[in-house]
Amino acid sequence: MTFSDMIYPETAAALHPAVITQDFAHAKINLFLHITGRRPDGYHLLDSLAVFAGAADRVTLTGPTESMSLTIQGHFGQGLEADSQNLVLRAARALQEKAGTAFNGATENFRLELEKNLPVSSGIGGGSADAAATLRLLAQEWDVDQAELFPIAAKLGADVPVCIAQRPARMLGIGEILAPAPILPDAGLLLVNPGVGVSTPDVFRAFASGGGIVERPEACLPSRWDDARDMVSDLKATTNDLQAPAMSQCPVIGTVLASIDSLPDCLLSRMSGSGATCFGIFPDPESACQAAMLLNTQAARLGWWTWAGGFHHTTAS
Ligand SMILES: C[C@@](CO)(OP(=O)(O)O)[C@H](O)COP(=O)(O)OP(=O)(O)OC[C@H]1O[C@@H](n2ccc(N)nc2=O)[C@H](O)[C@@H]1O
Ligand SMILES: Nc1ncnc2c1ncn2[C@@H]1O[C@H](COP(=O)(O)OP(=O)(O)O)[C@@H](O)[C@H]1O
Repeated sequence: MTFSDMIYPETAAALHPAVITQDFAHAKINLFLHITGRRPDGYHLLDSLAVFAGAADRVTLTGPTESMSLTIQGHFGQGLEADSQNLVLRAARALQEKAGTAFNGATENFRLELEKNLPVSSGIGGGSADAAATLRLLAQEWDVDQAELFPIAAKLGADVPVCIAQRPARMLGIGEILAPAPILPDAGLLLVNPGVGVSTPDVFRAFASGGGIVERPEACLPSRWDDARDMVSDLKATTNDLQAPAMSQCPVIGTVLASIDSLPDCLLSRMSGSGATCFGIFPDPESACQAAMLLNTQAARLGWWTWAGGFHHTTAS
């Protein structure tokens, strides 16, 4: 605050309006993930059912300020640099560039704050969700249509487009093609991460060198599931093709899956994305929370992160 700001606080407020908006960046869960091909650039083609959990990071926007800046708080904030490579700042700069030239010319800077509650490099797309939340917040400030965000999102990472709407979607291509997903039941979800970061490129490499693509019929899904058991019965005909390669790099994933499986009422345990976070599906959010309480002593002893609850959204719109 300057000397004149202290004497004329109303003028200071008018000169430095403090916009405060925030948005949640929800964890993406791949209920199944089939690898169906490979592009000439080496990226793998996927068929995956992506859904979102209640667990989330939070992005807050304040400003306008003199320069674009980022601060990070939260349990998983340590070890994550608030530098120009952070996906929050990369998203802000990418949209600022586009807004400045193509949309309406608005290019103010903002102070961005990230509350990092989701484990990093863990198969639940936390960084992608943060980037998408930043794009949504800035699009609101700069009057950019949500539809304009998708090409910018796709350049930031394969998982960013699905994180824009944070709703259930079938991910095709490398994640840039989003197709309708079934309406989800009010199922329970338990997330468990063993505290070991897994590198996405390494897991894709391990997949490619360990046998590669399996020919199989395309997964056929209904338009809705009314009950968690119906959903699980269809999911059991699918798999996560990255689970075995990730386990070969990080064997504790097998221990996590066995622990989830042994909990009362667990209907399915599986790994999300390229790992190492695993999820359990339960009949409802209450049974997932009760299961988490049974696991929490062991989890705390081993340094595992857990979260229990339900889906963020159950419908595509
Ligand atoms: C596997 C998935 C499934 O949802 O999730 P996560 O495990 O990351 O959560 C995603 O496809 C990950 O998306 P994302 O984490 O954004 O990956 P990117 O940064 O775009 O890519 C990192 C690297 O992974 C490999 N990669 C990624 C996506 C893909 N379809 N094929 C690939 O081969 C490439 O080597 C690429 O350089
Ligand atoms: N805001 C962010 N949150 C998490 N990771 C980030 C962020 N910005 C950059 N990264 C980098 O992106 C990579 C993937 O992070 P993340 O999205 O957490 O992985 P995953 O999709 O496997 O859960 C990591 O190498 C991490 O260092």
